[in-house]
Amino acid sequence: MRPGASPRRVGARCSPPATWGRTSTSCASRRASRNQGPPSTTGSGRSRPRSPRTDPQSSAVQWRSPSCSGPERSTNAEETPMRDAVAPFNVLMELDKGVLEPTDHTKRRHLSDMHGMYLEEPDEAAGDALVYTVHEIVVPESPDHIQCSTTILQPGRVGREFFMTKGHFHEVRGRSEVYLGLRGEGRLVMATEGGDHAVEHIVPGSVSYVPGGWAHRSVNIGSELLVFFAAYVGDAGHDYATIEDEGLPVLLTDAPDGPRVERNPRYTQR
Ligand SMILES: O=P(O)(O)OC[C@H]1O[C@H](O)[C@H](O)[C@@H](O)[C@@H]1O
Repeated sequence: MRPGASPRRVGARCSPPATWGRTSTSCASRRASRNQGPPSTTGSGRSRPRSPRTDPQSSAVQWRSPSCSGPERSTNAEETPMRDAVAPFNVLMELDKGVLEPTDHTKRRHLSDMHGMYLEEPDEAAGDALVYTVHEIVVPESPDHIQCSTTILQPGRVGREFFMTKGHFHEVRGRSEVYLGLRGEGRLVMATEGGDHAVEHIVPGSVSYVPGGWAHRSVNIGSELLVFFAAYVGDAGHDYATIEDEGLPVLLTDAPDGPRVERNPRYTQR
């Protein structure tokens, strides 16, 4: 347990604005797991494999500090507040900006953090431009909880490729994730370790389901910010190394006739 924290402490840090009226009670029911994901616009044609289940043996809540692996810049990396997720709380989101109030943790990735992820290296003239920002609501890394975040992806390109997130598998491969598009136009590139891939659209109102076992990377194909909300099982974790080593099977490139899904010539399947 976090020093000084009490799992029974009641009271969220954030009070809703008066215009929200009474705070809602908890959801009455939880949706049963779906048998199939949304249709893919692109894919290998092979059927999607069942997700490997590598659930940890214990579901005990781990009240530990969040760890964000990989290079990052954080506004408050030294001391990240952890919400008392035993008590209900509200966070207010600016839908078109993805800003959370309050925000527990913010990470920013610049071009220098994306080294080796693009086919070409960025122009020196681009400097160390900001590529994306992630605002996180920090709760315990446990399957009893749901991690939520907003991502704000800048428009831009490196060579023919659009600005994108690093992308990752979940460390616990069976853990799934949901995306809700809020602003802009993007693509969600997903792939399994077996080499299957799928590309879904991210637009305001799109809900994308990332099943367990599928790596995911978002790509801003537009000329304005791409903003989306994501939620995933609390203990999922981020495995960046697999994509750093192998890449993803496809790339999103800016072609004369529009965004194009291309085979990644550097992709190396295990
Ligand atoms: O973690 P990245 O691959 O850099 O992607 C940026 C973010 O995208 C989504 O919001 C995920 O839910 C986050 O977990 C992730 O941090």
